[in-house]
Amino acid sequence: MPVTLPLMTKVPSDPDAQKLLTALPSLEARLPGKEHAVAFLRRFLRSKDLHRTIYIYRKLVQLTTMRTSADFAVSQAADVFCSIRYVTDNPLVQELLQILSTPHLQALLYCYDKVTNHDFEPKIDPIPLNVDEDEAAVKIVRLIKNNEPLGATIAVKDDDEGTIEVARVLHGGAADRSGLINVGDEVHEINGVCVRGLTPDEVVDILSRITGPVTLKLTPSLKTTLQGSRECKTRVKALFDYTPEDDDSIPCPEAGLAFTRGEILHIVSQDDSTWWQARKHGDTKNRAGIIPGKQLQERREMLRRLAAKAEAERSETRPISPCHNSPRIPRQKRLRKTMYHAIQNGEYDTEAVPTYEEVELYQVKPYALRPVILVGPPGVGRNELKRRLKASNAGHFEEVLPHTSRPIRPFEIDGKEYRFISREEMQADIIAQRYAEYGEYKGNLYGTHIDSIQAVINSKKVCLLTPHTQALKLMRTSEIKPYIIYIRPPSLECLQATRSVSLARCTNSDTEDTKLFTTEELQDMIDSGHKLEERFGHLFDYVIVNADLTDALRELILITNKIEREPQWVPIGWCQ
Ligand SMILES: Nc1ncnc2c1ncn2[C@@H]1O[C@H](COP(=O)(O)OP(=O)(O)OP(=O)(O)O)[C@@H](O)[C@H]1O
Repeated sequence: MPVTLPLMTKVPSDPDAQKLLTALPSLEARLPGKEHAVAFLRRFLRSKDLHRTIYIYRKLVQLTTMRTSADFAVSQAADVFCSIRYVTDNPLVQELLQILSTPHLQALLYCYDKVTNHDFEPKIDPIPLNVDEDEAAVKIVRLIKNNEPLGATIAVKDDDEGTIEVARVLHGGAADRSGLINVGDEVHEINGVCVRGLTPDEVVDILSRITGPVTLKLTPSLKTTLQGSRECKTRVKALFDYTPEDDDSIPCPEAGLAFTRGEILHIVSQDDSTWWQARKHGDTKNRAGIIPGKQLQERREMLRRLAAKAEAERSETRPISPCHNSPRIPRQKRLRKTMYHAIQNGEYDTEAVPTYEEVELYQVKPYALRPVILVGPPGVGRNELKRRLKASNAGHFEEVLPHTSRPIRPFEIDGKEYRFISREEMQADIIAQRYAEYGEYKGNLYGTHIDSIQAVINSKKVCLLTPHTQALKLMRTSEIKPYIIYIRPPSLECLQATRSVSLARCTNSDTEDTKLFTTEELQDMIDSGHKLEERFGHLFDYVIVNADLTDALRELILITNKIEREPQWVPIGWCQ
């Protein structure tokens, strides 16, 4: 219901409408026969409604265009309040009075006045115009600095004058967001202080002590830099752990990004090949951090390996090969359980240094489920977990039928326990790299054919594999797309406790009999696990510690369920 306030009892005639009225007789003389139209115009120009409308319009224009006084909104609200406070018989007026009295509305109007009058801290002085005429083109950049770092690193330029230049601008940082600071810009002054000849540490010190407005006098870089607008879209999986604080060569540890192996990083800049910029996947923080570039990391890791090798050669009293499982368990003894070892095939490229692996997001395909590979040191429980996982969902998981060149025995059926083929046929496919792993036992070849893995995938079942770790490299292809789970042994105390309760049998024996694990064998399992992780850890998608068997199985069921439902990061090229 409209409220009539006692504010507009008499509306003054509008002067412009009056002028039109006085001009009407001359118009009438020039338009013979249009008396009715002119009479209508006269009535219209005299009507109170027109004058009121023009009056309101003029007031509104005045309100929106007038320069506001310091407390314009606040005082206007106070005026309105005073004008209507005695109108007690109208509930709407009462409501308006109540609204105008609320602290929130008053605070809002107060803020409105402050903002429209530009009355806020810190005040930025106008940009000085007293720049030397012969000075190279400079840009004056004004930023308000809070506790957030500027998000740029600086370096001394390779000239004789000790010029400081911007070495990198961190993506998403304050400098980047301003869009005003670019790589290669020379820094001359910070808040009027000349920085030429200072060390980067001294400049950083000046900057870190400033809060509030920072004025930077810069010479713009001559290089066309698009850094602020370009963001490279590379996604990588980190294959090593990184802690910037432990890195002596990082240009600015505070700007570094710590990560652990397996984390997905979004590489946002590779402009500097030595130090990349990255963000962690899922990290909502704006600013990117510095990480070592691939080549730098490879060089450093190679140097570390050379140093380790030299150290090992010096202490030749303890010669342990990195892939040697245990000096106490002879290698042949293990043949009994696994039948063969994939040592010739899938040999790991010891020269490759794991740094970053480019990845892409793989969408689940229900018609081609990813095979699950369980790896770990001998005796850790891979086969036990595989058996239990299979039993947990009958018909959903399937193992691969191995091929062998062994002659078929009476009562054996081809395709039940093994696929029996000739030695020549098997050798030809081994040469053609169609075996994910193979080995020889008592003069016969045994192996896992890639076509057999493919057959399980095509049957829409989840293929379960427990290959030798050496075979991983050949199995980890876009053709098979395996999900690799490492089964890690728990602590020695936990192994002793859990394995003695279950009367766990050590199957690495050269006789048909199995026996209980000795403490020495359990310690070997842990040591062997460490070596596997050091050497192949970058290939693992997930790690399960097999302490309590029920817990480990529950975790295995959860993760195998998850990979059938949720997208996963896979090496680039696997999604085609
Ligand atoms: N979490 C556990 N707690 C107790 N016993 C376990 C656990 N996991 C496995 N075991 C037992 O340990 C023994 C070895 O397990 P399993 O045969 O599965 O090892 P593996 O990793 O397949 O190694 P290998 O290939 O040498 O046999 C088995 O007797 C198994 O029942």
